[in-house]
Amino acid sequence: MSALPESLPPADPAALQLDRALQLLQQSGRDALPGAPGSAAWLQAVIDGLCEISSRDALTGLSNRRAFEAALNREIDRVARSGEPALLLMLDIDHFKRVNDHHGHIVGDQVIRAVAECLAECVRPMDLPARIGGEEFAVILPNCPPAFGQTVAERIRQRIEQKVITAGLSLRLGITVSVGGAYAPQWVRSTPALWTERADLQLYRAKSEGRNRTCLEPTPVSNVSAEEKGLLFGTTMPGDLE
Ligand SMILES: Nc1nc2c(ncn2[C@@H]2O[C@H](COP(=O)(O)OP(=O)(O)OP(=O)(O)O)[C@@H](O)[C@H]2O)c(=O)[nH]1
Repeated sequence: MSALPESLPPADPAALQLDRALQLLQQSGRDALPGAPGSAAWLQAVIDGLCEISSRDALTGLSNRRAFEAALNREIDRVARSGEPALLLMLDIDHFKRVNDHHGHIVGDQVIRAVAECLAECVRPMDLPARIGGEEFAVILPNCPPAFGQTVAERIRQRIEQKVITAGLSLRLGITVSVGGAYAPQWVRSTPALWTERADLQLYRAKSEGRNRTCLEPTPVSNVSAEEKGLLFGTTMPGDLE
């Protein structure tokens, strides 16, 4: 990230309305700011801290939907330029409503956090796991060879299936997830909507075939839609598809 210009005069922190920003940083444990209040380094740290907060899911610490969508856009650009295979996985906790109904929302939240931990443990540093809805997660896996996709999706599903979640004094819970996945079409500029729709279709298939399973779309190229061909040959504008 580029630093503030050297010539910028120090700001008077009293003249800036930073109370709420500083309070948010403090609440999220990011209040050890470098430099003197008002200095460029200090202001940059405030901005960086706020950017970090706005891209994280507060319950799990994973990337949130906003950060996920930005990463999806970047990945689509990369795949269109490099032709590298990239996989998008969508995950949904099975029968999660029952967990909330039987054990309450606090236990439900613990389950969501446990799933997030499993996800983070199963993927490479270059992958982006995100919580994109209540009990819905997604993972963007750049440069993921087709032969590896099913393996990584199954690894995640099994890790979650094997996890014993403890809550309170004696509650021990097991849960499962359904996983759907789709590759971005290579050498074609797709859209986030089309890519997520494909992965979502596979997730829907995993749910309807009995849950606790992974369904991946058969690998790319032949799956390029009419809209994506339109984007490739310049007959469709990306905005038309949103
Ligand atoms: N504890 C907790 N519950 C949440 C949160 N966000 C959404 N939920 C709950 O998640 C549940 C989702 O239930 P459904 O969409 O019916 O899905 P499901 O029971 O998981 O069933 P299937 O997806 O069909 O297997 C609802 O009861 C929501 O209230 C959250 O942040 N914390």
